[in-house]
Amino acid sequence: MFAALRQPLARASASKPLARAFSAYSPAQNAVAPTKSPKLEYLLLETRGRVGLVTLHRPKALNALCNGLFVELNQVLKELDDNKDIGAIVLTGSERAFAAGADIKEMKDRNFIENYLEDFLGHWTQITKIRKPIIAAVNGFALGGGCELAMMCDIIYAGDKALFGQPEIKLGTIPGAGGTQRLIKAVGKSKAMEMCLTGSVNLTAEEAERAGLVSKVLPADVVVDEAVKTAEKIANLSQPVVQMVKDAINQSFEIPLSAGLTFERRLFHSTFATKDQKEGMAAFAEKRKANFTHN
Ligand SMILES: CCCCCCC/C=C/C(=O)SCCNC(=O)CCNC(=O)[C@H](O)C(C)(C)COP(=O)(O)OP(=O)(O)OC[C@H]1O[C@@H](n2cnc3c(N)ncnc32)[C@H](O)[C@@H]1OP(=O)(O)O
Repeated sequence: MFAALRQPLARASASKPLARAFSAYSPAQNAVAPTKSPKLEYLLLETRGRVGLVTLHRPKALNALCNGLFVELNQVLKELDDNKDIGAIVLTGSERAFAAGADIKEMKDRNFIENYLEDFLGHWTQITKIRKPIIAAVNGFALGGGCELAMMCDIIYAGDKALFGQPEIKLGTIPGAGGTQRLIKAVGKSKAMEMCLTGSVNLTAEEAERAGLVSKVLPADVVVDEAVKTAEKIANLSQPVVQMVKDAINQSFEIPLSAGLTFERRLFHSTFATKDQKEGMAAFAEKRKANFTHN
């Protein structure tokens, strides 16, 4: 049982071929159709201009986040993050489910010692180390780890039928990937407590938008395209400056205000060392569109 759980991790981490397979769908190519790589079991990978579009694809299990899926996700996101032709990423699921949570069947027989010694699901946090902006385009269920995965992204767009919830308590466990930490920052203490303590209070897309968890609600069939449009806009701004913004905003969750303001000011100063700042401000003065070169 546990050998089976560990197997996909061992396969992927030992496998350079997996990385090479992703390169076959090089984001350098424009508008590559959604592709199921023979090496990708749980994801579809597509590029649109400077945007990498990653689709969770485990339809029979409502994109339940099994170990193999997360290993692939980490690998693909790292490849996109390292690719100079990509400036932003969109992560989505299916119309029925962004993700229905961690894979309950896979984890149900695990024990504490194994979890602790192996740092079970510790690799889920790697997505928070991706430097490029990630937009989650959420349709359908975003439950448990699915809601937490969306919250690890930088922006969330929701389809009008999306549903956000943290039902872990009904399984006899607690949210373990940010549900008790990130959710409260997005929706406040009372709503976060209600969601996590009952496990059955879910937020509709509109409620999530009102609460601040989601930045935009859109018809389900356009949410991915709209997320890609926003991602493309971001991807064509100055890459180093975009990453500084992401870095500065994320620091606000980690450090006191005074330190955050100093960090922000230093980054602001440093933008003046970039060609893109010169170009951006010159373009404004000359009443023309800026042409950023990511330098
Ligand atoms: C540092 C990192 C730490 C990480 C810690 C992470 C902690 C996270 C924990 C969790 O996420 S626990 C899981 C939380 N999610 C749930 O409890 C939701 C479970 N699913 C459901 O309640 C329902 O499936 C649904 C979403 C309400 C949909 O119901 P519906 O009746 O429409 O479909 P089903 O027939 O139930 O599902 C279809 C198919 O999908 C399988 N499935 C659904 N969710 C999961 C899941 N989370 N894990 C595994 N499998 C799932 C379901 O079993 C069905 O499959 P079959 O039985 O037909 O083969």
